[in-house]
Amino acid sequence: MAESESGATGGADAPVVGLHVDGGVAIVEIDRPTSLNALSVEVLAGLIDAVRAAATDDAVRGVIVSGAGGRAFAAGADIRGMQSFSPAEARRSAGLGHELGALLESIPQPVIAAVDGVALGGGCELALACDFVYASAQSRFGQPEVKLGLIPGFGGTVRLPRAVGIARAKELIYSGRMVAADEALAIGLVNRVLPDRDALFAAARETLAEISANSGNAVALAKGVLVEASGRRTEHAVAIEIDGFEQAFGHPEHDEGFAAFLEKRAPRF
Ligand SMILES: CCCCCCCCCCCCC/C=C/C(=O)SCCNC(=O)CCNC(=O)[C@H](O)C(C)(C)COP(=O)(O)OP(=O)(O)OC[C@H]1O[C@@H](n2cnc3c(N)ncnc32)[C@H](O)[C@@H]1OP(=O)(O)O
Repeated sequence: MAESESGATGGADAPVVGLHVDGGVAIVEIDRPTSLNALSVEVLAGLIDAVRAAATDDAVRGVIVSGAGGRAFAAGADIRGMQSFSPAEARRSAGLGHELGALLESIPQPVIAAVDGVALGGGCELALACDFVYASAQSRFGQPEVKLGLIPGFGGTVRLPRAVGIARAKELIYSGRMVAADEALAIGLVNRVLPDRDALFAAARETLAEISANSGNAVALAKGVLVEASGRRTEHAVAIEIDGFEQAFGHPEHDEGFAAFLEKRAPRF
């Protein structure tokens, strides 16, 4: 399996986003630990470049998004950078976050947010834009924007209710309070909590390996249907699912999957 390393600098000197591919997994890592991986325009641009590169690499079957330093996944959008924003600048910059969120939801590979430390504001929204979240026991999550006189601006008002329900999303967004990893697990914000960073990445890799043993086409179709249908009225959602179901039957991997089962052997996708 190919192994490669690159860094997206977004114009800064040291790379603010790293990309490492090995064993079919692309690790996309925010690398601004002194600012708790705050999301600057350079970081957002670097993340978009890295996710695009991972998505178009045939060797990549899964993506892990993470933050360097062990204290933060991302402590939110860069407050210093936003301080002087005009409303129009804020709208433009939020657009970059939405571009990243849409990209994460549109690439065919599964994306796991591996959170080790704080995921706050735009950082929590970045994790929510991934397919699902694994967290270390020391992690904390929150949407503290109201403490800055803001509201979530990277899709948190859409994705957080989908994850935890509208009532809990209202409580977290109105209060701006942080939730520890165990509470995040209990309310559905994260799928798994692991004791430490090593266990976190091992679990994420293990799940991506489990998924990559399945039909890549079927997983990609399921992702597209789930993203497209989530939050829609049932009849609209079902219609989207029917389209995806029909597409699956037209792909060779459907033939292989069925043949493998009937021949009592492992599928070769
Ligand atoms: C050039 C323009 C760039 C703009 C940004 C991109 C465009 C985005 C625009 C639209 C975005 C909309 C959606 C998102 C909105 C948000 O995310 S709002 C921010 C939400 N996050 C927060 O409010 C968390 C802020 N941080 C904290 O509360 C604390 O840091 C902490 C996490 C509780 C940890 O506290 P503590 O352990 O005491 O450490 P600190 O000393 O506070 O932090 C260490 C250093 O890191 C810096 N830092 C932390 N968070 C941020 C941040 N979000 N932005 C910038 N810098 C941050 C902190 O200032 C410290 O730095 P130094 O003082 O230099 O040591």
